[in-house]
Amino acid sequence: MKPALEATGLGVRYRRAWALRDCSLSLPAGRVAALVGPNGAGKTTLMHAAVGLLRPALGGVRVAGEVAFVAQDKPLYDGFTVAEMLTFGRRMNRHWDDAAARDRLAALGIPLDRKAGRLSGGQQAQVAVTLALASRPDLLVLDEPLANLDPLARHDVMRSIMAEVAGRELTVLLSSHVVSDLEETCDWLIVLNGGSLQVSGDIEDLLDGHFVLTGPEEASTAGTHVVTASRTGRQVSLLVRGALPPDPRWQARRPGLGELVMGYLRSPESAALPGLAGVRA
Ligand SMILES: Nc1ncnc2c1ncn2[C@@H]1O[C@H](COP(=O)(O)OP(=O)(O)OP(=O)(O)O)[C@@H](O)[C@H]1O
Repeated sequence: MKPALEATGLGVRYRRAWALRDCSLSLPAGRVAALVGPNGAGKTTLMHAAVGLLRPALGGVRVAGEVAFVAQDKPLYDGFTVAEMLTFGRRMNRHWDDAAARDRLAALGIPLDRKAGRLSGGQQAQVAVTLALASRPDLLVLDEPLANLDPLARHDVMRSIMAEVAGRELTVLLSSHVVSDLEETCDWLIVLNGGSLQVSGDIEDLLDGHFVLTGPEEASTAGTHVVTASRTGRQVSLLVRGALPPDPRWQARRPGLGELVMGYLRSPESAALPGLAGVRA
């Protein structure tokens, strides 16, 4: 099947500074991909390149089908009512699903005659996601859609996105700083750090392919790739990729998603990418 999004040697720079370097990744259709990384990692830049808002200096990024994008800041027009934005959407989009959008807004209790600028931050995020879904995209790109939401609303937004993914062929790429928000819903992970791609892959495969090892610092790590290490006294805790080292002094367990992400972010020179056969440590 054709990937929903494919970047090849993508490089983006703002004036002389590179915001994204040599980024190659392929996101299969039907996935819900979490795009994570520290401030300034290049997440928004990757999304902008994917939706055609900026032109790469090197390489390229291709998207299969229609794309809807919800920007990080002010995704709505403050002076427009929700109903006016629905009308605008209907006129601008060939596949507009007005009934679904109205049902969703009614279920959320968002009044159609309210101006966007008078909605709460959470309601604005919900309206933006609703409008994006109503255009019936093949790829939905959301730049920190959960940033202004309370925990219940974060859960609701993620759940409604999942319902859309289950109902039809939709691929989602969403950025967030809160990995725990993504654990239940995302099945693909992309980690960017300092403008470089560190990780891209199926979350279950990634978690199956890594271990957290705890043991004495003199225990041998032969035969495995250490992603990152931390020390408490004479004990070390390692995130490793690949086979378990044979030294019996290690206690091993599967990492959580947060531990995997933190392990790579702490160690920007490590990468787990397809094509490297998972062997660059
Ligand atoms: N319009 C711009 N002009 C100049 N530099 C920019 C511009 N936009 C982004 N940058 C720089 O490019 C790099 C990547 O920024 P980007 O916004 O893509 O990161 P991000 O991962 O989305 O960060 P955040 O989590 O803070 O939103 C940063 O160093 C940033 O300062």
